[in-house]
Amino acid sequence: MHSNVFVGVKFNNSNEQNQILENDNGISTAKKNGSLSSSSSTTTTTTNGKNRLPNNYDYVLLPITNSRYRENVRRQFNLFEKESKSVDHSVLQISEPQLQDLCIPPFNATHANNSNSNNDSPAYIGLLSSWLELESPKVSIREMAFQVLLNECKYARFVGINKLIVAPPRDLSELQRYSQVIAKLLNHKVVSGSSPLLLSISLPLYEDSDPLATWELWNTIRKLCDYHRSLSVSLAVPRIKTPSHVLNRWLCEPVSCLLISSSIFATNKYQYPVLHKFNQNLIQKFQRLNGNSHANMNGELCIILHGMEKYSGAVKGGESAYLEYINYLLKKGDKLFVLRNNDNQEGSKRNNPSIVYNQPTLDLCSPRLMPPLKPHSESLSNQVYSVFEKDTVKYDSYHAAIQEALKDLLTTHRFDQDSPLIILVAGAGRGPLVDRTVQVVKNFNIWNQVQLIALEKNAQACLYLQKRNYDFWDNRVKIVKQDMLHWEDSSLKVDLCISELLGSFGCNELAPECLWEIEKNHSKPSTIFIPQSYASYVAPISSPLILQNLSEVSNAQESPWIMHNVPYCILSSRVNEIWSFEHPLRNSHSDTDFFSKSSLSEFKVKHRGEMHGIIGFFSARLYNDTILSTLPDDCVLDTVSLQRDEISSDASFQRKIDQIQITDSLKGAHGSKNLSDNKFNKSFHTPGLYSWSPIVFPLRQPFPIADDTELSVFMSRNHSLQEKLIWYEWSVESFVYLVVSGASMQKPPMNTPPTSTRKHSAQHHHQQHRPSGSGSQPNYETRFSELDEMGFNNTEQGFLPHHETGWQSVNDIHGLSTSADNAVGPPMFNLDPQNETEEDEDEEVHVRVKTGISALHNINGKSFSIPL
Ligand SMILES: C[S@@+](CC[C@H](N)C(=O)[O-])C[C@H]1O[C@@H](n2cnc3c(N)ncnc32)[C@H](O)[C@@H]1O
Repeated sequence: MHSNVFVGVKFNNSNEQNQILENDNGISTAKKNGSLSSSSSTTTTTTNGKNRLPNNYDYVLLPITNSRYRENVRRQFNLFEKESKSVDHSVLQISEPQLQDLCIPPFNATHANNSNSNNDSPAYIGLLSSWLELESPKVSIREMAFQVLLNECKYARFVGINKLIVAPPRDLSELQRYSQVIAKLLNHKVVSGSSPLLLSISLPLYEDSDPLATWELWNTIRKLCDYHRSLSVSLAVPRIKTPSHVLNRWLCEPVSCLLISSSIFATNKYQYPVLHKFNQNLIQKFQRLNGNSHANMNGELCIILHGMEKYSGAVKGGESAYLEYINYLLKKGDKLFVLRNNDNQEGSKRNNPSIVYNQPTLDLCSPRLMPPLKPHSESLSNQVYSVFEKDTVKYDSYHAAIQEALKDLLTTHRFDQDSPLIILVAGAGRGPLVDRTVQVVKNFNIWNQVQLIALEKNAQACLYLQKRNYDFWDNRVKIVKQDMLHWEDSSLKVDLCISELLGSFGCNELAPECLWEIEKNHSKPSTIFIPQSYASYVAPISSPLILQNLSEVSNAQESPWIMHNVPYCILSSRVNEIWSFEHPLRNSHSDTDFFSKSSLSEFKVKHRGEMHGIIGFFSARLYNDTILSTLPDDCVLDTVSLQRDEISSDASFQRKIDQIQITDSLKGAHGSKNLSDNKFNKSFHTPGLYSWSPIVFPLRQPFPIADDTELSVFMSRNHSLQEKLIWYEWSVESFVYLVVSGASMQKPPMNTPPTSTRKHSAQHHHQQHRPSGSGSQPNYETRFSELDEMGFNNTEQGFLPHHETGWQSVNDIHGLSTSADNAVGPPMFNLDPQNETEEDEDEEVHVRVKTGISALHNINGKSFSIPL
């Protein structure tokens, strides 16, 4: 099995100027990654002196036009400049390249795209002219640049080349002009017509002077180009190690090529060229994603080698040793995927990472965004049941939990008096949990003393239950075809209630509401619920592909989505738990409104970026130590109990935590994890569990984040009894800390009322106010003119001698005055900055400045809600 990664070479033809290259179709060499031909030649020279293309690569990178075209264009432009001095409104018209102006021949168009071709000769990636000044302040120079690029794109389209590399901007202070030309090109029908071309801007992956500088450059350009689908990036892999936060950032961007110079290779003890371990890992990580290009681009990634001719004498094996080495790495990566995918029962890894909006299908491999399932109000299809039933990890965990719970129940249950033991599978689907329960019960040898009920509202799924009852369960399972919200038989009290009503966010398939009905009508104090509890977690993420895809569908950014295999990057240092539900609900919730929740969760973001949504995970404690978790491996967790501790001491993020106490909702371990002393500070994903992909709550607008930002993420779960609906709402705020002197705190920023948790200085004005003077009432005009003369903006003159701050004024408006004659009692909210500690004027203070706020999304559930 191969990943969708190809190997290319930048063809170095010193005589390119006036030559068209020959593509040698006669030499037949199998070559797609991992299968290098025995022929190691990269280029050959024919008897007539023309260079042939290297034939053991998948792609050859070649300029579309040569220096002859450049000279032609220069001549045409000079002529235009001369003419335009004498003729009004002369029009610049750059002619299309002639045969001698081209580096890529027009005669073998069918081989130009390799991804779908079985042809053995390499396909092309085009290099657009790099001598152009896209950012020139002169309109005519930019127009010339645009026309040259357009002509090259037209030619590329004609010969079937669909990937074109664009030179980066020369002047970083002129990104708007550069991006304007690129955007114009992207939106021209030559590029964006049917089967669009992919333009890929080449940039360094990382520079140690400012690790995220090139990402920021890319982010600016693609933002100016409005996240165009046909824009991607080609990254030059650095010689030095890339910090993980930089690599993670790029891994969720549309990277179409990795440019690997021979200069980043070292030689091993046999003198063969090899890459450092960190660059091997880097390639492997990109290989796992197969390139994050867009649906229409097949999502392939091309590794382009270049500059080998410079070192070929210094390494063993010459130029072809580089290719052999890359093929070896890719083969190794392919093997890893096969192992991992077999582990996950995913079959082949994605070959086509397109993002679509389908309901879940059998295809577990390709990346997609799907609306969350609503199994409570919509019937799941047979296909969906059959996909989920293959998740043996999930059912093994349930099996373990049922076994433990039954063991405990059997120590207290007396069959003679209390008999029989009543077990309910609530939401039984086609019966996999009933199967596991029957197995455990039989193992305990209590099959005859148990009453097993399978409750399911989906009539079609009930057909399966009936058949299985007959075939496997001795017709002993009572099948109840009913919605558990309206299950009438209230005389029946169950000992064990087993359910799997969990969504990707835990509570989003209405487990709390459904299980509450069982608890209310069919439970007793000793009833055990599996799962016992489940918690929801969130983190801010960057995922340009989500933004790009959802922005094309109206209102899509107001709804949560299930993101399957879509690359994303968590921007914060932690993942926060925001709420949890425990069953029975009555024991664990003091509130009578069990179901509505809201949370303001704070995150520290160290490195600048762009946020596109809030990712959601869940963990469920099935029974005691048996846990299911969809959290990613190795994230630092901030649990609700910790956040509570933090708020009671200091809400800032400066604290250091050596070890995080696991909360009740997560106590215990699963699988191979050994969590000694009930303490851990890292999240883990239940190995092999694949039924759930993360949920994302997208943001309508991309949310820029500066270095060292604090993010405040608001999430709420809303349960409306009147409308019988449940929905989520979410929003984000960002803050940075500025260090300012006490003196400059005299005028705190408008949007930043000082908060009691932050160190700040509240300075007050103690100026003498001048009395009005004459004593007689001036007319209105005079009054206004006097105010102007007094320099209203510069000094605080002309006011009455009573001093009042803005916050006091607000207090006054709302009757929140604290004075003795206040008839309404003490203020409910402390809006008075004077209560804050005063600081010396010159002392440096930290001011928390709000830098961004998003809209509140999905207000009143108008875009997405779950019917009860
Ligand atoms: C996620 S599926 C799990 C099914 C099965 N337990 C399994 O593991 O394959 C949830 C099941 O609960 C059922 N369900 C959801 N809400 C229900 C309700 N209020 N009453 C009865 N069944 C319900 C759905 O029809 C669906 O079959």
